[in-house]
Amino acid sequence: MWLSKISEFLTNNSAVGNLTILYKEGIMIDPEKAYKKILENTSRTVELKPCSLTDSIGKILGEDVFATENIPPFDKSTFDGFAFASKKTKNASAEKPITFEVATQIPAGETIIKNKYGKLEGKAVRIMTGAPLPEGFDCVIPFEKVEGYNDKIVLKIPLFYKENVSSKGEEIKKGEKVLEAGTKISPFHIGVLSSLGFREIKIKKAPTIGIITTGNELVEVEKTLEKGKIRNSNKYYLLSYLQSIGYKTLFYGNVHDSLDDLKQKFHKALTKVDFLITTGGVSVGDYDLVPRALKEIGATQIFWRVNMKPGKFMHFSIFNNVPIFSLSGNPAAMTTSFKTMVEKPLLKSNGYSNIGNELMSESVSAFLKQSLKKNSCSHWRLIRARRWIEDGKLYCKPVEKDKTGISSTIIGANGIIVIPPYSSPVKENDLVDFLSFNELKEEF
Ligand SMILES: Nc1nc2c(c(=O)[nH]1)N[C@H]1C(S)=C(S)[C@@H](COP(=O)(O)OP(=O)(O)OC[C@H]3O[C@@H](n4cnc5c(N)ncnc54)[C@H](O)[C@@H]3O)O[C@H]1N2
Ligand code: MOO
Repeated sequence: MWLSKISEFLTNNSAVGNLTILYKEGIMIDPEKAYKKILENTSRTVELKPCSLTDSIGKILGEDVFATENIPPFDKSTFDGFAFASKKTKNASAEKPITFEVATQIPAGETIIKNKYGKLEGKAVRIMTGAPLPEGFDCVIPFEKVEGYNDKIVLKIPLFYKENVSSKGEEIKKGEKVLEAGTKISPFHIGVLSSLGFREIKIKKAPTIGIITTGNELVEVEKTLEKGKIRNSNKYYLLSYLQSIGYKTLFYGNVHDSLDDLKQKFHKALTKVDFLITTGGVSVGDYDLVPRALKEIGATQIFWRVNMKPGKFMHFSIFNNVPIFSLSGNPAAMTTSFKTMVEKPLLKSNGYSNIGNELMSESVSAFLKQSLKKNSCSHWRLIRARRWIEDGKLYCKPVEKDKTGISSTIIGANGIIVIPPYSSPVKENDLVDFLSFNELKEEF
């Protein structure tokens, strides 16, 4: 009974009524559900390809890596000093120091050849940091802890087995799993892989992403800006970002607002790419033809319209297994949708394992530096914002001019504050969820 009353109220109230209709038709979707649907429809098997170690920075490791060698490959000294057999030192003390004859010197890089140094038993050996311990020797004392430096030294303390020695395989054992497939390769990983002697590794082959922008009003940067026209900034944002993460991009041009031209371009692009991203023409204007063109070529719509702002007008569809992200033309909405809905699924579908399964998996909690202007509303609010650490606490605040139509202020942002629908007013010092732009990229 009360449900039908609510339904009656919603249908009679035009603003809320529209929203209900969108939900009823199953086309307006919550961001978290939209994100899940994207993940469900973008998982794929990624081909592997060889890559030289030096070119592998930022790439995704294709297979688990196992150590082919021990690190260190031999027992080595961790100090410049003198090596001994520990059992020969056990009676040394300040009262009863032991004098040792110094047999020889071993620099780092020296190979141990049996008997090369003559008979060493009962003697001390001068040894450098990183040099291998001769057979029968198992401990080292730094120079500064003994008296006498040349042929004879005086030891006043006992040394224990493996004191100041890094044992063979102590860091990494031969056969041990060192890195997991799906790891994004950082300089630290390259350092470890090089110490194991890998010159080449298998990486996930980067996907090819097609980009199509739409709109009669758009001009490229090299053209003069005539009255009524604006620059095609979405193209440059998307191309540069995708190239920066090593993805292959194919720009299919800016398509004017014509159904036939759009269908033709979609057909062309969809045979060549792993993913397609379009911008513009996805809302309800007379020239917003993208969803219709996609429907007419036979793409399956997964959703259209997400209950968030900016970025409400996002359409997601599939054609012959190629996922198609159709984002709003409005640059602020486009970047917000891209950052929340597209970036992580793209990386995840390319095998990057360090990404959660939820829209908010990578979010952090931050204290709001100033109360938010707007109060509660029925959609998710995604507010471009800056976060920083002050007195050991994470704070955030919206950028100036964060209106949907204003995009350039995103330069001052390093993430997005996410406010769920129907939240109570958010005040200064309240904790809010913050999605960082750089969380995924800057791991090194
Ligand atoms: N009747 C309604 N109209 C609009 C609504 C609505 O709810 N009802 N929502 C508004 C909101 S919010 C948005 S966002 C936009 C979304 O529109 P589209 O995604 O269809 O995008 P366009 O109409 O093509 O363009 C919007 C805006 O962005 C500029 N643009 C487009 N492409 C680019 C590009 N590649 N580079 C830079 N700028 C671009 C374009 O010139 C427009 O100014 O709909 C509202 N309308
Ligand atoms: O819905 Mo629009 O996508 O806010 O910017």
